Amino acid sequence: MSTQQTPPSPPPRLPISVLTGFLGSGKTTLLSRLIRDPAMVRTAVVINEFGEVGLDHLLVEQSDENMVLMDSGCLCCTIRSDLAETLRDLYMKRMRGDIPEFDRVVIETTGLADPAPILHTLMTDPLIASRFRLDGVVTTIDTVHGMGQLDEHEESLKQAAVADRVVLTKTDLAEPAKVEALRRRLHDLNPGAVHVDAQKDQGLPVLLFDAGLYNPATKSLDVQRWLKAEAYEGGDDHHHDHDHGHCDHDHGHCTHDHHDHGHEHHAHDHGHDHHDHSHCDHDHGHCDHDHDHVHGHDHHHHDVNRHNDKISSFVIRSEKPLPWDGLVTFFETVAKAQGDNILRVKGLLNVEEAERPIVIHGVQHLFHPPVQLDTWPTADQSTRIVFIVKDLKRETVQELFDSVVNAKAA
Ligand SMILES: Nc1nc2c(ncn2[C@@H]2O[C@H](COP(=O)(O)OP(=O)(O)OP(=O)(O)O)[C@@H](O)[C@H]2O)c(=O)[nH]1
Repeated sequence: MSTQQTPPSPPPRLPISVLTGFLGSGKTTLLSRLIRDPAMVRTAVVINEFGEVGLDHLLVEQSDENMVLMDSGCLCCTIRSDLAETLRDLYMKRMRGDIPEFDRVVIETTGLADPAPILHTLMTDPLIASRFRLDGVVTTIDTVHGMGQLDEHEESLKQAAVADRVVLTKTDLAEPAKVEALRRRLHDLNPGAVHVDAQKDQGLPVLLFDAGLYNPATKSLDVQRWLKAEAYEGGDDHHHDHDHGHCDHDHGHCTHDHHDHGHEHHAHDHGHDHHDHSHCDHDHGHCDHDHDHVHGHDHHHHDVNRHNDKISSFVIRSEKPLPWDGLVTFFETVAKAQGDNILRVKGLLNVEEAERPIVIHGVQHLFHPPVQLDTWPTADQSTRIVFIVKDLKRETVQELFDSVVNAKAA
C-alpha cells in the first residue's frame, strides 16, 4: 500500500465494471440485453466471443476482427491473448481515434473464474492501473440453482462476496420463496451489495454501473453510498445464519426460520435494493438513520460478524484519529498474513496527520492508492474499515488493529 496522501480527486481514470457469475448464471444473457440498451453509448464491452451475444444485424460498423460498434453506441470487443493486452489495445485505439471514444468498460469473465486475478490485473498492471479504475464487480446469481452453487463451489461464494451489484437471474423460473431465501443468504454474505432483478428491473446500466466512489450524478466522491458501513453493523442477530446448508434442502423452512426470528427488515432492505438506482441514495437515508442509532452504542459490541459458510463480513471502527504509519503497518501486515483470506476491504480513515479523511480500497493483498476526500461525508468522523473475508475471524483482525494502530495512537 502506498503512503502517498494526496492523490488526485476524483480520479481521472476510466471506470471498469467486472461482470462475473457462475457457469450458466446468465452473464451472456445480461450482456446481450445491455449492449442493445441506448444507455450503453460510450461503453466498451469486453466479451469472449461475438457469437455468444448474438450481434447479427445490430452491428453497424466493424473496425477490425476484434471490435464492432453497435447501433446503441456500445463498442463490443473480444478478448485477445489476454485481458491486459486487450485493455491496452482498447486504450491506444481510443487515443488514436481509431475507435469511438468510450467512457467506461465492462468486462465479462468466464464462468468458473475466481474474479480476484482479474481484479489484480486491473490494479497491478502499471499501464492499466494508470488509465483505468475498478468501478465495481457485478455478479449474476441464478435463482434456480444459485443456492446449490453457493453450497458446492467456493468460486460462486467468492463471486457473490466481492460483488458491488448482485444480479438475480431467472426469477421468472424460480419459486418466490426460494428467491427470497437466496436474497437473504446473499445479503448475509455481502450486506453492502445492491440487488437487481434481471427480469423485473428496468434501466440496467444505471443500476449496475457507477458503483464506485465517484458518483457521476453529483460529480463528486460519494463515500457513504460506496462504503455502506452501516449495512455491516447494526443490531442484527445472525446466529442462525450458519445453517445455509439447510436452505438448499428446505427453503420453505429456511424462510420461515428467518421470519420467526424477526428479520422482516431484511425483506424491507431487499425491497429497496431492486427498485431503481436512486434507491441507493434512499437507502442511505435509511442507513444514516440506523447508523445514528448504532452510533450511540459501543460499536465493538454492535459489530456483527455475519457468517455465511466460511465467508464473513465485519467493520473495524475507531473513534479517535489514527497514526498513518500504524494504519499502513496494519494493512501491510493483514495483507501479508491473510491476503488470500481477504476478499475485499473498503475503508474511510481518520488519520492524525491528515486534515481530511482518506479512503482505501483493496482486493485480497492489493490496495488501490488511497484517495483523500475534501470533507467528511457526514458528521461521523470515525474510522470505518469494512472487511469481507474467508476463514478469518473478526477478533484476529481486531486484535491486530488494536496492537498496531491503537497501540501507536495511545
Ligand atoms: N428463463 C430465463 N432464462 C435465463 C435467464 N437468464 C439466462 N437464462 C438462460 O440460461 C441459460 C444460460 O444463460 P447464459 O446467459 O448463457 O449464462 P452465462 O453465465 O453466460 O453462461 P456461461 O457463459 O456458460 O458461463 C441460457 O439458456 C439463457 O437463455 C432468465 O432471467 N430467465
